[in-house]
Amino acid sequence: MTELAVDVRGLRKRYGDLTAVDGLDLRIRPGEVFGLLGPNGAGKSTTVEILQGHRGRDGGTVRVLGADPATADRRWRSRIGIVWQDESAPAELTVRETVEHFARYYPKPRDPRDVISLVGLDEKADSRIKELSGGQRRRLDVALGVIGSPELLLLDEPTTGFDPAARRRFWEVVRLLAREGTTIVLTTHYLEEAEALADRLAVITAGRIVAEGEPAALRERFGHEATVTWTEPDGTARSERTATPTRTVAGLIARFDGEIPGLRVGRPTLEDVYLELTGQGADR
Ligand SMILES: Nc1ncnc2c1ncn2[C@@H]1O[C@H](COP(=O)(O)OP(=O)(O)OP(=O)(O)O)[C@@H](O)[C@H]1O
Repeated sequence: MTELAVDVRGLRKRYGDLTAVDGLDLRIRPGEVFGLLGPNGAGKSTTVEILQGHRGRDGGTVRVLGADPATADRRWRSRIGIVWQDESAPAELTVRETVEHFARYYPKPRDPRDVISLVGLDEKADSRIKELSGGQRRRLDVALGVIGSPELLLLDEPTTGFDPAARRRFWEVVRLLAREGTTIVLTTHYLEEAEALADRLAVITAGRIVAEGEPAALRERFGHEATVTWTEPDGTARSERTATPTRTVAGLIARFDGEIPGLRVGRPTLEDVYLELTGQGADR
């Protein structure tokens, strides 16, 4: 059996009295794109930082590419791609200089020109970093995350601050890397992003996984009920949540003479499922 790219069991992390990660299990296969979804403060960044080896843990076992990130060496580090959220790149250097500079840290870097193109920064290659917009800056961060041809790419909210076109473009980058066999773990607040990219995803709240699976399977498993809405003859809008919408509609047909005003039958979106799982759903 191939070794898992990420194998986390019973992970725990506390900050003082606050339990940020509360017994988390994650098994991610090589080549998978795995999404971690959850509301603010769920423990996503903490988990990713532990996988990167940048944060300690209070309990559990963690194996990333076969090593414990807490004690892994430099060689292990060169196999992991990280997209930093801070402003660590030197502001006076140009995009090209920065990418070339980072390429030298890795044994098997990609061609800096290809990487600059990949993230759509060709036109800004000779601009200084301090002259970039927020979204362009973020694309440079992504470029620095992939320059070393990582086997595993860890992305914490990679598209925050991207305009819609840049987000689509970034999705293409992720898909391309995935096709090349890179394992990718990404956290995101965007359901559509998780659905567009992830082979599997885990929904996490309060440091625990509340659901895990393929996006379509999650929708199927947790969102099997449909919502039937219609308008009563007196003008009142009605809505019923049911696992048997056909029966509900049949009942309405029997009750109404002719067309049922305002009839609509809807299946929950992944967003509905997510909001419900994370306790943010509106009562319906
Ligand atoms: N360095 C820290 N010291 C103390 N508490 C922290 C620290 N980092 C995170 N926390 C707390 O741990 C919890 C989990 O935070 P974390 O950043 O992992 O969540 P997240 O799911 O990434 O949230 P977001 O979506 O807002 O980025 C939060 O309640 C947060 O306030």
